[in-house]
Amino acid sequence: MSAREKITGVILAGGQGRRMGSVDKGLVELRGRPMAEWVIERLRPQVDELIINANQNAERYATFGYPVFPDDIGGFAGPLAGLHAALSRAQHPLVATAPCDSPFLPEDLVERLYRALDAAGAELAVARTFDQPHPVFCLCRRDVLPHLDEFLASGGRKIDFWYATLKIIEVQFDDKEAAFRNINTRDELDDVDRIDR
Ligand SMILES: Nc1nc2c(ncn2[C@@H]2O[C@H](COP(=O)(O)OP(=O)(O)OP(=O)(O)O)[C@@H](O)[C@H]2O)c(=O)[nH]1
Repeated sequence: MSAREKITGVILAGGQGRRMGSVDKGLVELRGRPMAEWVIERLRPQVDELIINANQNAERYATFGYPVFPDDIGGFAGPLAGLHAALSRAQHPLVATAPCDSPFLPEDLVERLYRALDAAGAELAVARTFDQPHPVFCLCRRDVLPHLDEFLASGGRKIDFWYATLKIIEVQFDDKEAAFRNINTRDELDDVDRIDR
């Protein structure tokens, strides 16, 4: 069996959090700790390098102890802009993404995405539950960067449209632990607080 390739993990915290009242969602607290910290705790053991993509409050994010960088395409162009910046900065040949608002992401997320990507010879592996893909939970080859460059330069913004142009494999997870739940509103934050984790 060949050795696992090295993986850079990126926390995507570059959004505007409008549905929560235009807050920086990664810094919103769940049980007294910023959501980004929950995600860092889950993702860090799964990867070889961790970096944080944030467009605001860079100094605060830096206190978590990992490199912080903004989008390199302006105007809040969506998660693909964060992935673009991450692919440019990653030290390793593969990049795993997780949104800053998914505190209970699976502990075997990267391992399972990697196994599927490797077996299929794919460029990108995406998590899926039931019939729903979760495109911001993905593992991506760094060398798709020129392709993403072209897509963004032509005005493309929708993450699932870009994925459709790649050799992609979807990986089925069960969602018994609400692992892929992302938190968009205050009500959803209260709701997830009730989950016993
Ligand atoms: N880098 C980067 N990430 C983004 C951008 N927009 C959204 N994201 C990230 O993509 C993931 C899903 O974001 P959403 O919850 O859909 O968007 P949001 O901007 O955070 O929140 P809303 O304004 O309520 O839609 C989160 O991890 C966001 O941080 C962006 O313009 N740049």
